[in-house]
Amino acid sequence: MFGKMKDAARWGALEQKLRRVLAAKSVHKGASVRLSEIGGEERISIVLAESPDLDGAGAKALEAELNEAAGGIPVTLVVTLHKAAGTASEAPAPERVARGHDNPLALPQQGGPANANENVRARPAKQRPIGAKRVIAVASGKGGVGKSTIAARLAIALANQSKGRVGLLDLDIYGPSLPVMFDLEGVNPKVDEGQVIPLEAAGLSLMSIGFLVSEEKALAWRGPMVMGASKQLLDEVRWGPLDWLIIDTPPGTGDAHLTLLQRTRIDGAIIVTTPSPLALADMKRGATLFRQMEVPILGLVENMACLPDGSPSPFGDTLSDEDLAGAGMERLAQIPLDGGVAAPIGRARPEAGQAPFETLARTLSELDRFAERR
Ligand SMILES: Nc1ncnc2c1ncn2[C@@H]1O[C@H](COP(=O)(O)OP(=O)(O)OP(=O)(O)O)[C@@H](O)[C@H]1O
Repeated sequence: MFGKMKDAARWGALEQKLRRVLAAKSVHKGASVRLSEIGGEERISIVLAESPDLDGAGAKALEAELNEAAGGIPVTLVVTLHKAAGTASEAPAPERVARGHDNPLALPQQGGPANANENVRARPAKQRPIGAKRVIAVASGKGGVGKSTIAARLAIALANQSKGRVGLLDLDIYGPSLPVMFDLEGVNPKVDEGQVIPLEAAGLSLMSIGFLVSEEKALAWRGPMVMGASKQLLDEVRWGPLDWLIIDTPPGTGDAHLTLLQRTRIDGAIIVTTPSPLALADMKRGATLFRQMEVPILGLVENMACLPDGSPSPFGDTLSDEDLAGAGMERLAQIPLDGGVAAPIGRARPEAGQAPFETLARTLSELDRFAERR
């Protein structure tokens, strides 16, 4: 709308309009109103200090009003317990989201609501989830390319190779896949003093929104709720010491991605594609947001890249070495289209289809940046 934020005058007018909406509710003091462009999409982030005039329902209504005023640019409202200071492009203050949105998973909080301030963990910006030594995000430019499968089987391969304790976090709020993949549907994790205890299966510690709320309930969530739930999954899971935390990111570049990238220190991202005429564009799209947020791209995994006997994939050609070099990307692995890979993992470690992931895990753990950290 503003043509890569060049039209300062028009943005200035819109910013004033949004500030007037805030002023009408007496919550404008110290508000940060920022326009950012992520993955080619403009969005507005408004950060407010907590105010007695704004409860959870009020914040939701205000966000709807701001969205209307913004004329098509999505607005996300975050209410902090501290003075408003965060912006969309900077790492946020150590806040929790709006009251009413700060605990969408309804975890019993230590000490109850009267002590809400005591629950705020003073987190400097961009930390790894507590206990995790290395954090790897698995991402793609489009959905359905096998991201969750690759994240899960890579995690299993790291555990198989005794590369230490491995956690797998499914951050797909709208379409969690871990419960089905690991045959854990309907199994609920324990909650202790406001922290969720991961489930254990296939030698991994597992956490997914799908273990905590029903899919229908999560589907009804809007921006602030998704951000609140993502924050809880990133901050309030008691992983214990982990050598590797593999994060399965949702498709697209939505609120869960923003939350992840703004507050989590990620050691590297693996981009997944499948052979297709658009694979190069997909790969670049997948990498853009991570690069913008200064997360190192570890490389590309081409899924369904060939048949199990090595013959060409029915989906098309894999990317050429020149394409990869042009995109400044390394190829980490090619995974065949294989019924063994598609088979459910269950609670035990699978053997069928697992071999290429063992190679991928070795490649990953031997990357200089990780080998150094033994
Ligand atoms: N190498 C493979 N060979 C055969 N089937 C595969 C392979 N990789 C993934 N699949 C199958 O493809 C489907 C999509 O995989 P998956 O759910 O992992 O994709 P995703 O990218 O995580 O999807 P979403 O975008 O919905 O999160 C699943 O049915 C999975 O079993």
